[in-house]
Amino acid sequence: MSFSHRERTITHRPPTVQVPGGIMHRRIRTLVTGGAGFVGSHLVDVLMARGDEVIVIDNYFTGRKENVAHHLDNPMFELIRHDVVQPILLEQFVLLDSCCYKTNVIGTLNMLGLAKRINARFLITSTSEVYGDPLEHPQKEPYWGHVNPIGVRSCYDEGKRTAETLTMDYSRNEGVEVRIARIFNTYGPRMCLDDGRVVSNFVSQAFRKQPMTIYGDGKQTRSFQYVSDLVEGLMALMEGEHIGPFNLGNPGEFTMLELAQVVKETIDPNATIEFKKNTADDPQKRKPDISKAKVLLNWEPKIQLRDGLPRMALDFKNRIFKEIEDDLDK
Ligand SMILES: O=C(O)[C@H]1O[C@H](OP(=O)(O)OP(=O)(O)OC[C@H]2O[C@@H](n3ccc(=O)[nH]c3=O)[C@H](O)[C@@H]2O)[C@H](O)[C@@H](O)[C@@H]1O
Repeated sequence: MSFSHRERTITHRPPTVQVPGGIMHRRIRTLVTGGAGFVGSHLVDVLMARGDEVIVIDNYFTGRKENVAHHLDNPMFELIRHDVVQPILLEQFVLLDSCCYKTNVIGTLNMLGLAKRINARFLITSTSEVYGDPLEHPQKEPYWGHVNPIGVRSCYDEGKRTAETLTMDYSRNEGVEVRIARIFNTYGPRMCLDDGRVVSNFVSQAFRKQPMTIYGDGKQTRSFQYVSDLVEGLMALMEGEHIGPFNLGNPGEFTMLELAQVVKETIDPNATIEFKKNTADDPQKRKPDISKAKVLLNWEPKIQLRDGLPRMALDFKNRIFKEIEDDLDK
C-alpha cells in the first residue's frame, strides 16, 4: 500500500478585457499542487500545451524536478518548492495553487482559501479510496463507502474524505466554484520506480529480475487506468459545468495474479512471483462505474492495460537501466 499526496489545481481566469480592435482574452493561469509528481506532471504537459501559464508547487516528497524539467526554460512555467501544509501567499503571482492527513486537510484548506481570495475554480483530485473496502460493486458516486476511521490507511482515506467535505463546504458556504474527481488506480510513464504501488512494483521487479511481490492471495482486484485517459477526464471536468464527484477510472478489472501475468507477457516471460503477507484493511475489490462521467463529461478511457503497460515499461526500462549503469560506473 502506498499513499500519494495527489495534486490539486486552481485555475484563475482573468476577466476578458476590451482593447482597441476587440476583446482580448487574458491568458489562463493554473496552479498545480503536486505538479512535479506522476499524474500532476502529465496534467502540466497538457495545460502548457494549450497555452496556460502554469505554476507548480511541490515539496518533492514523491514528485521529482526532472518530471517537469522540460518546462523549466519556458517563461510560461514556474516551479516552487513548498509544502502546502504551510500557508502560501501567492496572490501577487496568481492574480494574475509530513503527514498524509495534514497534507489532505490543511493543504486543501490552504488551497481553498487561496481559490476563494482570488475567485478561482478549484479541482480536488480525490480517490477511489473514499469507498474504502467497498460493499457495493462496482462503485457508483452516491455510495458513501466503507472506511475504517482508525486503521493504517485511514490517514489517506479519511484525509481525502475530509478534503471532499471541505471542498463542498467552500462551494456551498463561500461560493467557490469547485470540481471533484475520484481517481482510480492510475499507471504510466514517470511513476516513481519504488513508491510501493502494485504496477510500478511489478514492472520494476520484472526489469530488475526480482520476483514480483503479491500481497495476500492475489485474488483482490483493482481497475487500472492509463495516465493520459485520466488527464483527459480531469480536463473535461475542469472545463465542464458539473461539480461532481465523478469517478475517473478504467472499468477493466484485474486480480493481482492477472496483473502479474500481463506484466510477465509484456516484459519477461520468465518473471517469477513471490507471495507476501498483505497489509491491513486492503480493499478486496475495486471497479468504477463511470456512467456519470460518460454522460455528463462525455468521457471514457481509451487505453486498455495491455496497450498502456508497454508504454510505461519503455520509460521504466530506460530509467532502471540508467540506474544500473550509474551503479556500475561508481
Ligand atoms: O487509485 C486509488 O484510489 C488509490 O490506489 C492506490 O491504493 P491501492 O489500491 O492500495 O494501490 P496499490 O498500493 O498499488 O495496491 C493495489 C493492490 O496490489 C497489492 N500489491 C501492492 C504492491 C505489491 O508489490 N504487491 C501487491 O500485491 C496490494 O495489496 C493491493 O491489493 C494508491 O496507493 C492510492 O494513492 C490511490 O489513491
